[in-house]
Amino acid sequence: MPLIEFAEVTHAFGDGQPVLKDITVELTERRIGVIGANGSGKSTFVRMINGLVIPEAGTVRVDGDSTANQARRIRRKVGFCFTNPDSQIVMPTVAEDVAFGLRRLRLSKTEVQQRVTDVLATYGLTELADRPAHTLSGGQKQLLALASVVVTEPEVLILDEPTTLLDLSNERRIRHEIERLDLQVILVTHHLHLLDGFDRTLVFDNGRLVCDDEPDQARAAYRSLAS
Ligand SMILES: Nc1ncnc2c1ncn2[C@@H]1O[C@H](COP(=O)(O)OP(=O)(O)OP(=O)(O)O)[C@@H](O)[C@H]1O
Repeated sequence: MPLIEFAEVTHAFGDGQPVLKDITVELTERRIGVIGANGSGKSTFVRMINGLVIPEAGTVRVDGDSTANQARRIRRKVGFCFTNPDSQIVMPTVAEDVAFGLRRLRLSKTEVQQRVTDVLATYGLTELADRPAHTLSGGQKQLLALASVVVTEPEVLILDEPTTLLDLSNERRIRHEIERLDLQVILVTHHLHLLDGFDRTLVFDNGRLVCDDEPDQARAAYRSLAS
């Protein structure tokens, strides 16, 4: 599991107010939750892990590599699943979209087919394999976006609100998958029950990391902020 380190990270977009303020943290646990109010900086924080946002001040390192100049290397280890699946779906059909992420791994055609078949089955997408991806429902797209990242077998999986569009049974499916995956998971969510059994949860408030604890304590801190 790679070592993710934030050192004195502060960030503002353009000339605006800082959206992250003086964040120093090491992310070493296998299941880490990130919670907090809308606009508190959660997405910006996790986007920094694979260099989608480069901090204005301070550094973010993954296994010693800075995101400021080694983002490509880092992205091979860190998979990212966006809140809005449309921003991630790139190929015409569901199966092609899943296979797309595997191109750079230089697998044989048989291996690609096997991995695609397996992941589509895991995420309940087998029947939709040949469907144009844009005709999927919002929830089906969210499952596809997740399948397309998981199939690349990253060492770290960042999930930015991956269940917002899912019905109860698919949310359960994703929860079960998150438990099962043999990799580090960093999950941003407003669905606080998804953090049951997690090792650690970070609470953001107005750009600051205000609580860093086990899920129960962190959820209580977040609730008290919102009351
Ligand atoms: N690309 C950007 N340009 C300008 N401002 C941005 C950009 N991305 C985020 N922000 C601002 O940064 C702040 C933090 O946003 P962020 O998306 O990190 O919050 P969040 O905690 O993930 O919120 P939510 O729960 O609503 O998804 C917000 O005020 C947002 O408007």
